Amino acid sequence: MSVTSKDDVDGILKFVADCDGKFEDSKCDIKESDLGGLGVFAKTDIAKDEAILTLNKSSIFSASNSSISNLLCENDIDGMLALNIAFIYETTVFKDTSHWYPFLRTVRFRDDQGHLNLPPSFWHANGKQLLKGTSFDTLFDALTPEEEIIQGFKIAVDLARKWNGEFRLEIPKGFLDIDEKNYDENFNLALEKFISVAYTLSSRGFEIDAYHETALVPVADLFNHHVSRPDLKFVSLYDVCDKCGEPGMCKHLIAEGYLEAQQREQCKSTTGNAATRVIDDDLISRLENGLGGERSDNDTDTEEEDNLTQNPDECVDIVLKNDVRQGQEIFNSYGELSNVFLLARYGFAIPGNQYDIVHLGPDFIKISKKEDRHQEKFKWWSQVGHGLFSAWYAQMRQEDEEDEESEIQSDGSRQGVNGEMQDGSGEEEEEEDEDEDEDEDDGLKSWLSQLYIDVNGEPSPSTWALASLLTLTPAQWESFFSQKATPHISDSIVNEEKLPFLAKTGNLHAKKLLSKLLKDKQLPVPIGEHPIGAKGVTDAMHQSARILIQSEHDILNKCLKRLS
Ligand SMILES: C[S@@+](CC[C@H](N)C(=O)[O-])C[C@H]1O[C@@H](n2cnc3c(N)ncnc32)[C@H](O)[C@@H]1O
Repeated sequence: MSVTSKDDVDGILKFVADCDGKFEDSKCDIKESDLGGLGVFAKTDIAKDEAILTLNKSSIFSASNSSISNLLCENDIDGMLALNIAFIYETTVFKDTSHWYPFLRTVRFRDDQGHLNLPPSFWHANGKQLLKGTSFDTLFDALTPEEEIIQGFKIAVDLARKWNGEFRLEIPKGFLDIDEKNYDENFNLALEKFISVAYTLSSRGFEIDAYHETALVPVADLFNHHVSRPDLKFVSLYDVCDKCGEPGMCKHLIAEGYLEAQQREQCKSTTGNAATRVIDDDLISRLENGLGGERSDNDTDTEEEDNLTQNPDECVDIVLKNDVRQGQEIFNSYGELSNVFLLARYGFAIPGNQYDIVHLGPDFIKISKKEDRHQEKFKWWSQVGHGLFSAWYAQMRQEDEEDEESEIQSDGSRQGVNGEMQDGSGEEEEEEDEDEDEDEDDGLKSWLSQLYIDVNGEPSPSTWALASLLTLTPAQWESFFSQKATPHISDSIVNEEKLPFLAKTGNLHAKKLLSKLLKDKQLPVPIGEHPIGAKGVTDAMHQSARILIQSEHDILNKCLKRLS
């Protein structure tokens, strides 16, 4: 859980005002939310389309805006790693001398009891135990520590030492200064803190543009998430120069155009290799000098205008997309995310989350290991069947949708079709890969990942298909193929007209098999309201795990009802 203290609200608002930001505090209140920490509430009715927060991009905190931006850039550090390192330097080395400190000091990565805010992949083993066997564990493998963040920490420690050696830049105390005595212990403590900062920042960051990438945005990061009815949208022009952040023409684009024109000229006049040139400071300053006299008047005009009005392209806005009523909490959306993703990225879960599913991969694997008679069917399904069925199913769905569309059009009663975006989760992209082991691993994951029950308790198409396949009698199984190859079952040729059978959802035998599988499924028992008090397990861990597990139990129960 990453939450802000109410004692920090005035400081945050002062920071925004000092940056000439505009927050509609006559219409919005920042106060404690029932969801935990702070939230933003409507003081009056506010109409749709109103911008309740406008901030110049110069007042958000990104690695590119930070005091060490040049060092990060010189060392090719970008993305979340750059933001983490910049945050650590700003809050431990530069502190009061940093423009950002009054805002950054309000970002807390410990709870009231002093526990670090950690993702489940770095929870104490007792905490992880709470989520064992859930989709969090089996489908997403999200209890395994991510190697990338550990590598990121090592890079940060090395850079801190290098910068200290080269120009005496202080090493951030308690974060990147690892005492050689008790090295392992100190390394682990500092690593945990680094991970906590990374997790906290990623739960509060906004994708700004090609220059700033992910950044912290004061006040914007106080809106809580609503799974189905968010009230606002975050507006920021993404397409800017990735070297300086300018939204329109800038010296880098001019230099790029100049180089391209030069290269075209060279290609015309020579057939040999044209020397490749890069956009460096030297080229830019020569171009600027060349343009100097012409541009200076315009520049002065623009600067004067800038002082009077903010260029909207240089600002981020929070704009309401619904009318909101006095007293209601104003919600953002962090995305259409299941509890697994919410917990892994933001540290909370939502009861009855409409994007939740229950994964059945390990349960089918159990059957395959237990019952020899299914071996051949599993082999065929994992190697060939799943791919064949998925392609056929997708094609069939597309044809159905096209038929529906043409019916609607000829009927004329509705314009267009449902414009919902596919998230692609039903289709697996096939990547060419040299490494066969990796291919096999991906294949295994992809057929297993399609075995789930959705939030309404409906088994996925692949789940029905595999359950139906496993319940075919030996004679039906033989007749499934026009040519069956033994022992290399994957070389067999399928009777294509049999595929629709696998898409049927009411097959009695399949229903029986699924019911048994669900009853045998060993999800953790939902945890009661009271914390168990095991070592390393915080109340927040309990609460998140309880919601996530309860949601999976509810889905299983819905499915069992459907099947009975
Ligand atoms: C961007 S912050 C939102 C403001 C936060 N409440 C605060 O006090 O700073 C994201 C954090 O707020 C909390 N949060 C947001 N939406 C939530 C929700 N629907 N239920 C529970 N916690 C939520 C989580 O701790 C999450 O990591």
